[in-house]
Amino acid sequence: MLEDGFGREVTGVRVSLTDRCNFDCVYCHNEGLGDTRGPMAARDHEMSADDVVRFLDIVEGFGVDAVKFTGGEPMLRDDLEEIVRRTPDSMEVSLTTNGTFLPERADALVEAGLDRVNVSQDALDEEAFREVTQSGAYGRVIEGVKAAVEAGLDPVKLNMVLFEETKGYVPEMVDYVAENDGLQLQLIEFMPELVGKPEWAVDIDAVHDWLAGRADRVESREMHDRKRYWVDGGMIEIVDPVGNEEFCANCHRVRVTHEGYLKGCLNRNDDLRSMGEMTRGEIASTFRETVRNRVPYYGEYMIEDGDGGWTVNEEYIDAPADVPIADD
Ligand SMILES: Nc1nc2c(ncn2[C@@H]2O[C@H](COP(=O)(O)OP(=O)(O)OP(=O)(O)O)[C@@H](O)[C@H]2O)c(=O)[nH]1
Ligand SMILES: C[S@@+](CC[C@H](N)C(=O)[O-])C[C@H]1O[C@@H](n2cnc3c(N)ncnc32)[C@H](O)[C@@H]1O
Ligand code: SF4
Ligand code: SF4
Repeated sequence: MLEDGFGREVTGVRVSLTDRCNFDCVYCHNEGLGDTRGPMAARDHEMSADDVVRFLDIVEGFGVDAVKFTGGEPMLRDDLEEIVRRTPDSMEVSLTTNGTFLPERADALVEAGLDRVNVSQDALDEEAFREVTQSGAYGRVIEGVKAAVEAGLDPVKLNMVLFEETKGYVPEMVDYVAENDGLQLQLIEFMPELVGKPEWAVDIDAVHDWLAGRADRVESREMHDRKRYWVDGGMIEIVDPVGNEEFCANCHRVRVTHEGYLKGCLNRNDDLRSMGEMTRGEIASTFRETVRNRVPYYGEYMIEDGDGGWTVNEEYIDAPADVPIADD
């Protein structure tokens, strides 16, 4: 197992398979890579299935035991089933998707070896859903979640981004997962770092307090020190990275962009390392280097400025980049 300079072991990788998407959610950070809009056709610069599988084989050798496929919308990749099938057996394979393509493909993904799925669902109302995702596919998403549960992927986690526009829907979403078997809820604090709009932020502590008041049981997950609240039999997990040093101190995943760049932190694009035309040995050393250079974002890369805000630690300003930054 590789460990970074802050004692954080890297146990998982998060692979973005494309930056394309059939939605245009108003809050989207696209895993740190910019706009998702544009042509839906597959693009040449996306990592091939062979490249993805080769990378996974290599990091399996470093003890990485979990992979998350994400995007953009990873289900726009026609070869997703092939990638899942060829993922090393020792790894837990999970997927984060907007759910629209699950009705036809949930069974095939399970057959290929998918273990878990998270589906983005920000509201239980078609109109509200349209506002947030700029898409009329609400019915497809509901069908997709159902297909995933029926295919044996339960519990399916519903990902809901918590910001001004969605905060009013939290109580009904909590009741929804409590009342429906096979569903869990993940409330993701809106992250303004890559998309601006700090005014959309909600008071996440107030949400913790509200859930704590209703919960029969509260647990802490090792990853990110995330809290899980059990309310009337339903599980609600909070993902609250913004300004949270504990969250970053417990971050165990390296990311890979759709173009095959290694990336140590979601919020940074100044530490990208290309795996381009590399040999297996070169990829292994680049992975080691990415891990060695990982830095907790909050608390180290960003430090408190004394006024309740965060500022870049001078140590990292104009630090020489050893590789060119991907242009997309
Ligand atoms: N800043 C930051 N945000 C994260 C991180 N991990 C997850 N998130 C946020 O949470 C969103 C949803 O995460 P998912 O891809 O569904 O998966 P997850 O919750 O990280 O993982 P599982 O609970 O194991 O399925 C991500 O797209 C990010 O917005 C992280 O390491 N750092
Ligand atoms: C970038 S999407 C990629 C996978 C897939 N397209 C989906 O929507 O599930 C991954 C997750 O990031 C979340 N997300 C996107 N932008 C965000 C932001 N600014 N703050 C918090 N979460 C965000 C989405 O809600 C989604 O659950
Ligand atoms: S579905 Fe996912 S990738 Fe697409 S715009 Fe929404 S959050 Fe972004
Ligand atoms: S260091 Fe913090 S912000 Fe960066 S990926 Fe890890 S948890 Fe997210």
